[in-house]
Amino acid sequence: MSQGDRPITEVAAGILLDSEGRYLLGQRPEGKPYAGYWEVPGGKIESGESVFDALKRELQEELGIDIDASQELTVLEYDYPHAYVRLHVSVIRQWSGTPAGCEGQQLSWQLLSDQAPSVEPLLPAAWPMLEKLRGLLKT
Ligand SMILES: Nc1nc2c([nH]c(=O)n2[C@@H]2O[C@H](COP(=O)(O)OP(=O)(O)OP(=O)(O)O)[C@@H](O)[C@H]2O)c(=O)[nH]1
Repeated sequence: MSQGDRPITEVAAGILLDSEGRYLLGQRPEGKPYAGYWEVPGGKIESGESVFDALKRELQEELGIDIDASQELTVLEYDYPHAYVRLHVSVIRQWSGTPAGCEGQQLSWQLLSDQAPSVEPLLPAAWPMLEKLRGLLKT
């Protein structure tokens, strides 16, 4: 699929949310676009994968955890210089294992009640995901 003449990169992102209202951010490793920026864990959906399949695989690869279920939160599109991305964002409240930076990335738990994360910079498309999540939890 394409947006004008730009191909669309389909991405699955998963917000891990714990019972104390904290969510997890990871720092993009060297060698990727926006290295050093903080993001919600996830990655590109491969051909033939569902959003959930991709999320499960990415969270295993990046964090070493296993998920059995997720809740769809929103779909966002963002036009970066390096790619036009469509982000399928889900919330995960239960997982097995303890999240670790399996690709050498730093991790940081953040309080959703804080207006802004204590780490920066954040990938531009991560902000609207957090706003959506705050909206969902208010209702
Ligand atoms: N995982 C993740 N990706 C995001 C977020 N926000 C956002 O714009 N993106 C964009 O979505 C795309 C995800 O690609 P990625 O580089 O993380 O995917 P990947 O791990 O499969 O990458 P690779 O195939 O280069 O190893 C990037 O273009 C990234 O800039 C976010 O919060 N989390």
